[in-house]
Amino acid sequence: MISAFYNGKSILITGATGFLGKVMMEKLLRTSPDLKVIYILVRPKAGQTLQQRVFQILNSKLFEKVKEVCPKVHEKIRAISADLNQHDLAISKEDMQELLSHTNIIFHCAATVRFDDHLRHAVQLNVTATQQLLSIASQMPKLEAFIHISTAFANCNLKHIDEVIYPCAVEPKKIIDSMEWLDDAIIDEITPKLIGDRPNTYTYTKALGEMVLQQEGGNLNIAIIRPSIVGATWQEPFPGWIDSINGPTGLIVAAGKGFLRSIRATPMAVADLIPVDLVINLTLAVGWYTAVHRPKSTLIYHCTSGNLNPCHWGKMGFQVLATFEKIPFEKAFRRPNADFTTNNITTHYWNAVSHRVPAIIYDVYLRLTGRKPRMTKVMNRLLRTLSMLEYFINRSWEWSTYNTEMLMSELSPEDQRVFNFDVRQLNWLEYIENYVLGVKKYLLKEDMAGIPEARQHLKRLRNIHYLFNTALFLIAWRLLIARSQVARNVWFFIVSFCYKLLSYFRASSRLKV
Ligand SMILES: CCCCCCCCCCCCCCCCCCCCCC(=O)SCCNC(=O)CCNC(=O)[C@H](O)C(C)(C)COP(=O)(O)OP(=O)(O)OC[C@H]1O[C@@H](n2cnc3c(N)ncnc32)[C@H](O)[C@@H]1OP(=O)(O)O
Ligand SMILES: NC(=O)C1=CN([C@@H]2O[C@H](COP(=O)(O)OP(=O)(O)OC[C@H]3O[C@@H](n4cnc5c(N)ncnc54)[C@H](OP(=O)(O)O)[C@@H]3O)[C@@H](O)[C@H]2O)C=CC1
Repeated sequence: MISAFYNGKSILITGATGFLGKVMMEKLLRTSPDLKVIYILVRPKAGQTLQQRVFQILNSKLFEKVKEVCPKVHEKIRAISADLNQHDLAISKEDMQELLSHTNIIFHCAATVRFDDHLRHAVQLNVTATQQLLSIASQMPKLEAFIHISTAFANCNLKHIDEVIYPCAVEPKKIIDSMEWLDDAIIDEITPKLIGDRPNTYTYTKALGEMVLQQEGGNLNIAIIRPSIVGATWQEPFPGWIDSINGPTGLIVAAGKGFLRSIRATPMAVADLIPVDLVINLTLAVGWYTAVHRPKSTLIYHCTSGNLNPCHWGKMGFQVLATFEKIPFEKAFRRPNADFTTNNITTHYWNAVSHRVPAIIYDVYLRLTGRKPRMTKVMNRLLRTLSMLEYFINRSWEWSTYNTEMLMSELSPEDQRVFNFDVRQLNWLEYIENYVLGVKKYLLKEDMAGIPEARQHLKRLRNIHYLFNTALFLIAWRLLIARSQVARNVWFFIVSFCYKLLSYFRASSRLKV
């Protein structure tokens, strides 16, 4: 039913070149190959034209299955040049006309997901662009539904979060206006006051974006999806696909490569991870439901795992490390051996001992061998990233999922199978193993044939580690003996004790003979 609904439709996706957007395009084309067209708003980037960007995406591994059911996949995608930072999204008049007269469904995924973005930029993308898209949508006579991707953390200042829009203290319109005339220095000064008890500009501006939808949605048929931490694919088009370094993925890479050795986290806090294919299945089901059933008010759908099938950071971390044993990453800096710390003192200690000192030693080695030092820079970046993610791994939230469960019960058995978003069926250990494998294959692009060499490399690192520790111990001990009478006495006591023990065993073995 859902697949049939999208056939013949013209669908507009923003953020189609992003992590969620690509999985959405893939699923739409695979399950509804007779859809009319997918318009995607794309900006030229990294020296590539729009066409080159789209070509690269459609020819990636993710789209291999699609081509079996929809060989003319290139013809189904119509890339439209746009920049969500610009007025009217910088869409040309002709393109705008085409969008206005044909679009049936909008999926608004584009956003800045950086936690450290300047408030002006985050407001522009996550609030003003949403406002502009709404205004464009309101001029589309054939529009059936406007689906907005928000985040479950938009209200992370609360502990229990319902499927409702929570107001922010300052109206989004006032924030948008003020960003136009305030200079950067003043914005920097007021940012902490505006974001209040939220941890960053991202969560704050996503909450403002929701308010804009509520206030300026007019008669549009709107729904909001709030996913939690989106991870690699669970099942479709194949397990473990990921190409984004955001969220836990960056830390999995850092741990697997041996950079990350300790992380401040609460092992019993809920790791509210959700596979990207499950998020997309829910989003497409919501698109269908919103267009066909036209609910009276804007429905919000939490796409989270914590209340139906919870997994904790401790369990997740353990399984990640266990997978590294089986499937090591190539060219690791140190053996993967990360651990959780739970308070400030131990965190500072392990950051110094396990992160900063090895980086300095390695940089000295690089200098001595005539190369450019770089490890301290890498470590500083990692520590900064950790400090930004820590907020999310030391707390648990409760999200109610009434609307999501209601929608599940509305689907036919066939739709429940094809657009499965029932997180209760997910086996975490299996999922995490596939996730780590996917990071190695699809993100790091490492060949599985390199695993024996990676194992050898880890063995060498272990031997270097033992050698280094023994040398360090002997040097420290030698220095201590030279300076302290007590240490000297202890040392002589141990040596004479060992000597006596040895003589005793020798004598008793001679007696037996
Ligand atoms: C027992 C112990 C076991 C241990 C095992 C360990 C695992 C188990 C524990 C796991 C705990 C997990 C906790 C997760 C909590 C997530 C909560 C999310 C909640 C909200 C979710 C949402 O609602 S929303 C989406 C989330 N939003 C983000 O999660 C953005 C965050 N992040 C940033 O805000 C910026 O990242 C930040 C940080 C400013 C740095 O910023 P930064 O500037 O220092 O670094 P960048 O990120 O820009 O990039 C750095 C370099 O990676 C390159 N790179 C980029 N993509 C690439 C690609 N695809 N392939 C190759 N390389 C790629 C890039 O090209 C750069 O390289 P280069 O410099 O050489 O060009
Ligand atoms: N990933 C996650 O863990 C979670 C994500 N979400 C939400 O899901 C949505 C998608 O996130 P995700 O796919 O991970 O993010 P990505 O960063 O992977 O993708 C962001 C997309 O937005 C586009 N974009 C950014 N700036 C502009 C611009 N100025 N003009 C045009 N397009 C632009 C990007 O285009 P380009 O390729 O040109 O940069 C890209 O296609 C977001 O709304 C996010 O808030 C919610 C919860 C968790």
